[in-house]
Amino acid sequence: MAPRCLPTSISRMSIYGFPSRNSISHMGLFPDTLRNPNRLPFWRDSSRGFSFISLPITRRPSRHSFQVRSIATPTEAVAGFDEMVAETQRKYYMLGGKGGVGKTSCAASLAVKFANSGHPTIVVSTDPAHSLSDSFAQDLTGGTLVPVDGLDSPLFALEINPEKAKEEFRNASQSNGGTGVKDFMDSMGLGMLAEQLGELKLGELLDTPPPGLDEAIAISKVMQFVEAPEYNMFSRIIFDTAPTGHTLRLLSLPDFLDKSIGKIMTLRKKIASATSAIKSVFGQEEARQDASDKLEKLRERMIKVRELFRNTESTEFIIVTIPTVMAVSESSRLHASLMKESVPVKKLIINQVLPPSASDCKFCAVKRKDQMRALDMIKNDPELMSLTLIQAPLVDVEIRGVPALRFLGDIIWK
Ligand SMILES: Nc1ncnc2c1ncn2[C@@H]1O[C@H](COP(=O)(O)OP(=O)(O)OP(=O)(O)O)[C@@H](O)[C@H]1O
Repeated sequence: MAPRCLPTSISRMSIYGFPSRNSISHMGLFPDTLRNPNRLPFWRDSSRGFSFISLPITRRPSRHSFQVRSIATPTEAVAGFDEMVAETQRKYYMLGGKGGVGKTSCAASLAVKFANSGHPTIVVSTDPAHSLSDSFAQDLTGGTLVPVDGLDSPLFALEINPEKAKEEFRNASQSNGGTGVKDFMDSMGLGMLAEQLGELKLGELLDTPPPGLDEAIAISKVMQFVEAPEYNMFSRIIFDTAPTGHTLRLLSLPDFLDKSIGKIMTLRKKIASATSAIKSVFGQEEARQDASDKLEKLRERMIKVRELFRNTESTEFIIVTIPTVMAVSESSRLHASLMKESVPVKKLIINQVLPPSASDCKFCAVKRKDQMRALDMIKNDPELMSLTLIQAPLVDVEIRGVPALRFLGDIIWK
């Protein structure tokens, strides 16, 4: 039923992958007759589930070649991939947007495309609900860099656990077995000032870290290790970020932390000299100094994250959306917030666009009309109209595995 209902142009689209040299051993050829007997066989990676797939084609291909009859991509503007690839300096790309619009698929497809174009690349997920493993059809959990199979050029992926990062922060705030900021303030001889500083909400900040902090810490951790000499070779770092709300909080966080921790540090420095003699008598000074050093470090790391986001030379934030009123409205708000934070944004990917239907499917026609209205909305939205609008079609199979990501990448990143 499903294929008949889909627009012709989509059902003629081909996604066909061939296994790379190093993964061929466990590949097999399976007929795709379960879904549509007219379709071509697809590769299946028996160790990891489906790897990828094809839709109808004009002639039956040989095992190592195929011909696509038509790929109807409603792309209106091109991403300028040649420019993206030409830059030899290291570049960071952040992909963000509303939940479920295709951020991971777009980030992973960009990573594959960069790697295939000769850029050793790292793709990182800082979204607490990771889906990079699902997208690559490969287990990438474990918090370390994992080489992505099925590519000839180096592509590494990392799902960083923001919960762990948050734990680290909690430990920093509660070192010396204290109960967070209260002890910390007391230890600094600032107990009497704690109330006056109430408006800074430091207790909440340290004992219940604000949303976005986990992701900010995760990003700063990635920055730390990619700056190490052994990672110099990676010229493209792609972040698959958490949905909009998190990103916005993350962006306002460095300022907030900077202000809050900065004030504490200034006060601490003023009073530390007066209290240190007394504290050292009780043997507490060293541990508390350690706690304050950690906070100072955290503050520095947050400032680095903010700088990375705002660096027009090295960074680009790409918004991903789908053509629905809700997603477009959210993208518009996201863009406004990014502008306010001076984050460079040039491109908007409009994902899952239905091409015109050649069938008489009413559902498809109504859905497409709806999408066209949302596209109009984008073109008239003062926040979004100036961006390069890149359309990507809705395909009738899940974007999963390197060949599928390569296929999607070739559509989006031109
Ligand atoms: N152009 C497309 N055509 C068909 N399916 C797509 C397309 N883009 C993404 N998908 C599918 O939509 C689902 C969600 O995509 P993805 O995980 O990339 O979104 P996300 O924005 O990262 O989600 P989350 O916010 O939950 O992390 C996946 O099943 C993916 O395969």
